[in-house]
Amino acid sequence: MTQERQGLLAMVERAKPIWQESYQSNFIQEIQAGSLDQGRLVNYLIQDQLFLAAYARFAGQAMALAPTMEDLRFYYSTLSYLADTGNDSADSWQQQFLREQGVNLDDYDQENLKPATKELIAAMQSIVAGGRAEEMMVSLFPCLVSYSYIFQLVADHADLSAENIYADFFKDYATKEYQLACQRWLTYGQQYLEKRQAVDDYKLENIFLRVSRLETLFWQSF
Ligand SMILES: Cc1ncc(C[n+]2csc(CCO)c2C)c(N)n1
Repeated sequence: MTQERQGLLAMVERAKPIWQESYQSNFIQEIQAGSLDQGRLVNYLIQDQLFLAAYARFAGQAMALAPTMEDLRFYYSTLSYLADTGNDSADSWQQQFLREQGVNLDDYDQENLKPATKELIAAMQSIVAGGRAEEMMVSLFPCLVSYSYIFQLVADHADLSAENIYADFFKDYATKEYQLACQRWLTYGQQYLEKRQAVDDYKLENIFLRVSRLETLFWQSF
């Protein structure tokens, strides 16, 4: 008899149709085709950087409340994609590109959030503010893993030989390395929930799916 998946991995399976919708958004499809207007990329990148700043604060709050060293290490490891340590300025390609476009991220704050970004951040804020360790943990996963799922699909479909500048930009999220990081995070999260016997918690799955839907609305807003 095949055993049905449980816990975090089951949540991933149930969220895939939602992530698929993100992949089908005009914005992602235009990245894939290489036809995206640069102005829209700039708008997206500004919102994404504001989101990532919020993500860093969520992870920071989760770390402040983390019961074990291992949990601390987990949250810390999810932050490594905020900056690109592979280049001298330690800026990610996103920050570098924005600077080249004359955008100074210091000029932007919460007031510049678009409604979809605001809702996504607000939902995560309220989960983190609830202070329940499992809920915090689960709420971060759709952000981390959906990017791998979506950009893997983009990489599978994009014509890389045609010098697609966007495919080149986003390839970070389609690397084997990022895929493996996601797998490690998922294994950790899966065991984390099992230890707390929270595997069948309906509430956790609802959080996972809600954040996934808000991410889809985020993609659809560009
Ligand atoms: C709206 C939005 N959702 C998800 C991600 C992906 N993501 C969120 S946190 C993180 C790791 C940071 O080290 C990554 C890759 C994003 N960039 N923007």
